[in-house]
Amino acid sequence: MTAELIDGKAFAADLRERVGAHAAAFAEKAGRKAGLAVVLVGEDPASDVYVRSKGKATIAANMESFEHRLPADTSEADLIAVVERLNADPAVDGILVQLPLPGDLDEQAVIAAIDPGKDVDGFHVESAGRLMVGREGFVPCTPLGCIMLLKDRHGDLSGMNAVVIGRSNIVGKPMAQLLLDANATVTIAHSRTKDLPDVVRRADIVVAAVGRAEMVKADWLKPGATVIDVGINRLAPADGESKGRLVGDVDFEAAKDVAGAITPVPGGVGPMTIAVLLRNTLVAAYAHAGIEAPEAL
Ligand SMILES: Nc1nc(=O)c2c([nH]1)NC[C@@H]1CN(c3ccc(C(=O)N[C@@H](CCC(=O)O)C(=O)O)cc3)C=[N+]21
Repeated sequence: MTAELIDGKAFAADLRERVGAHAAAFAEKAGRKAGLAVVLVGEDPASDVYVRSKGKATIAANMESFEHRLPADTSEADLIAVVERLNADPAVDGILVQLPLPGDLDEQAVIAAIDPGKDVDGFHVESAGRLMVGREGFVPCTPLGCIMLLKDRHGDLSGMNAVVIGRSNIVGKPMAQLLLDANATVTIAHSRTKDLPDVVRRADIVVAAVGRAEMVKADWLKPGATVIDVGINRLAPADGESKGRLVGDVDFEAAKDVAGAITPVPGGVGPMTIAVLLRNTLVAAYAHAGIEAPEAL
């Protein structure tokens, strides 16, 4: 292994600690805790694990956690009614509707119902538009966590060649915008990109967010590149395993001998997502209370 490991788990623990201290100060000043509401529709086991760990992290960071579990056959109107109640609830600063939604619930319609001032996921079109035009607003947690890791490692990203693989609204597109805002030269690659290995080979920074296990190979990487692996893929169980291993979108075992720095899976980007969610929630709380948020947030 020649690459430095980017310890997202440790960085996230640090961020949660800082947010927790500021959240305690917020509660003192505002006379109430910051609150995050999570809405989970249906009973996907992976979503359940995620929602639970987020609830624990919220409480550990001195904030209030509200969980709303709704049956898988909830109608769009009923789900939107829940969101509207949360919009009107002064104890709730942030609202997260866990995606994907089951059945044929229209995700965009549900997200559109969230008050943009409580859109701590940054998924509302208002938040996306603000990011695009450089106005203050909520930035999706995963790409914001990634840019924090990159700035921590490199300081200035000016002029670096960044390749984002994947063009989702949740990761790829906002990631590219954040890299552009940091003055990187940005390429967005995707399933129709020609000669993807050659495109990736030019990158000083590679962000892999395609959702395909170990797709990015070591010989695609420029030696010394910084690799941010957003993928969380569960492999089929090998012999003797009850659960398959979690792997990223990058072939980590081989890539670690070529990259200059790389995030592991697990323990890389995933924990950053939750830490940034708490950070966004506290920023929302300060805004709702009309108190200026500390610079360090
Ligand atoms: N509205 C909405 N917002 C989300 O942010 C959102 C969502 N829906 N739906 C599901 C995905 C997934 N997600 C993860 C966050 C943290 C880890 C995480 O911390 N993973 C750990 C360990 C995972 C494990 O061991 O199973 C790691 O990568 O080290 C994983 C996944 C947020 N999501």
